[in-house]
Amino acid sequence: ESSLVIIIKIKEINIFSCVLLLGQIMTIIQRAHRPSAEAKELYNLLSSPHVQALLSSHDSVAQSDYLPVLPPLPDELPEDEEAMRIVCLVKNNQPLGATIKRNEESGDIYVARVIHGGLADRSGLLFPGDVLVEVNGNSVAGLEPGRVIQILTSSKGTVLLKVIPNSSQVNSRQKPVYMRAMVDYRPQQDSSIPCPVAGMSFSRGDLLEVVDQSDGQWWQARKLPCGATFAGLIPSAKQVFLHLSLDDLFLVGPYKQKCSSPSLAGFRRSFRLWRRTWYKKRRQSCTSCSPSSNVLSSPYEEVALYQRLPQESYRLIVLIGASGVGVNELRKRLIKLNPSTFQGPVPYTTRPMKEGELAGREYHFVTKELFEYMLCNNKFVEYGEGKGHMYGMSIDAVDEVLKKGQMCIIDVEPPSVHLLRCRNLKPYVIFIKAPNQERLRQTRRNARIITNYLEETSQMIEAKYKQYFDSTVVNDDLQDACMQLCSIIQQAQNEPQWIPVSWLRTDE
Ligand SMILES: Nc1ncnc2c1ncn2[C@@H]1O[C@H](COP(=O)(O)OP(=O)(O)OP(=O)(O)O)[C@@H](O)[C@H]1O
Repeated sequence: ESSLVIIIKIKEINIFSCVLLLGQIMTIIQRAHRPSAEAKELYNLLSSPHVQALLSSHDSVAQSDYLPVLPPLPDELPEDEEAMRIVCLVKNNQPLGATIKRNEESGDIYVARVIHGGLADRSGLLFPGDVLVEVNGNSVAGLEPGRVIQILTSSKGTVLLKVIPNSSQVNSRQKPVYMRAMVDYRPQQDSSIPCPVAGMSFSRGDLLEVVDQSDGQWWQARKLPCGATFAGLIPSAKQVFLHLSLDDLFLVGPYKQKCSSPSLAGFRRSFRLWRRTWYKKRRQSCTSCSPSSNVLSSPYEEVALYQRLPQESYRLIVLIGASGVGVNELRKRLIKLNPSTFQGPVPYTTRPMKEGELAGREYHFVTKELFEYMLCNNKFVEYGEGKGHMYGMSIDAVDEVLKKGQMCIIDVEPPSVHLLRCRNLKPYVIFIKAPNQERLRQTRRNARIITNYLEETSQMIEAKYKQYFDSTVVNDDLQDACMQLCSIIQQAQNEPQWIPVSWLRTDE
């Protein structure tokens, strides 16, 4: 309290240096014959480093001259000036942060949009719909919008605008909406964008904070984690669909599924790994088939932060990676590390039970008819055929693990991710990425795998599916990758994460 009083007094007398004054007060107290308890307390307060730092900051701010000095307002203001607003913006090499347009009927040039966090927005003086009358004292009547933009961009230092304020102007601050980009966007390649320099590029998987959706065609957004102070223009969902070709609508990427018919499927090596005896023979060309939806339903997916409640079941952990990168190895290691917490679902098979096996432990042994019935009812996330027998992983088996209060960890082919993305499972997808070729050669010496195409395939999968990845782990050193995975999984289950809002709704 005492220091507060002193600061107030200092402000009142407007002394040049607070630090000097402070020193003097402290000397007075020091020299006092018998300083009172209050004076001693004041001395302690004033000598604290925080108060000293505060006053020294005050001094350095107070003693500085700040630039630029705004020019005076024009002397001769017209009589109807109350209907006008004079806006003086100091550009300092920044863009103005507003776009203009011409009203085709009246010929007026008006502010079409003000970029969130940009110069015009921060001034609080320019609003969408304001009609531009003069720029730097020159009338814009009859000028082409392009010419006005030229004048505005070539103005250095300050820009003086005279505008007729938009009378119907409402405070258009909107609550931000968070979205995950499901497409890539490059404004430089988009001829439809009204102002390419105001455009913001983004890649699939990027998290966007959409701050303004008032324009049906062009939204304003920032990329998160937020680095930019001002927003950029991105196409609205409607605008993306207007300009996408049919090929773009289907996520046709470099990583293609190799099976032509879903009814005659191959299988993941992982299925064989569960039956270790088959492990020796590798079929690099075989992938599993699952009915997958590659159609782009929306270029953006609305997301929200989700924190799992202790009483809720764990999120499904999904590992994805190129065949041979070590997805199954990592999954097995996690389960071995802590089998009471981590578990995999028990797969289904039509093959007969072998000696030493237990129904429901190694496999759920079912008849061919039952397997086909389950297949027809979309019970399998993935299924495959090997040596005349069918193998499949069902959603029910995943659910079983989750209901037991354990963390279910599965590894699937990338296209199968679509089938798992639902409210009940809330999958957390971890991409297991291949290290570079050199490291692959060094680390996989004892692994019986061909590493030639692993890095390339890994990059292809990443390029096509990265919008679904919540995290990435590079499987370089196995031990390190395993530890990283453990800590990511802990975070996924216990810390807030962005998930599609549709997973939070209870009505679906
Ligand atoms: N970081 C690593 N260092 C050394 N060897 C590894 C590493 N990761 C995996 N391996 C080995 O590479 C081989 C292939 O791994 P794994 O079987 O897990 O592949 P995968 O990604 O599951 O492929 P698929 O899905 O086709 O089964 C195994 O022998 C495994 O022990």
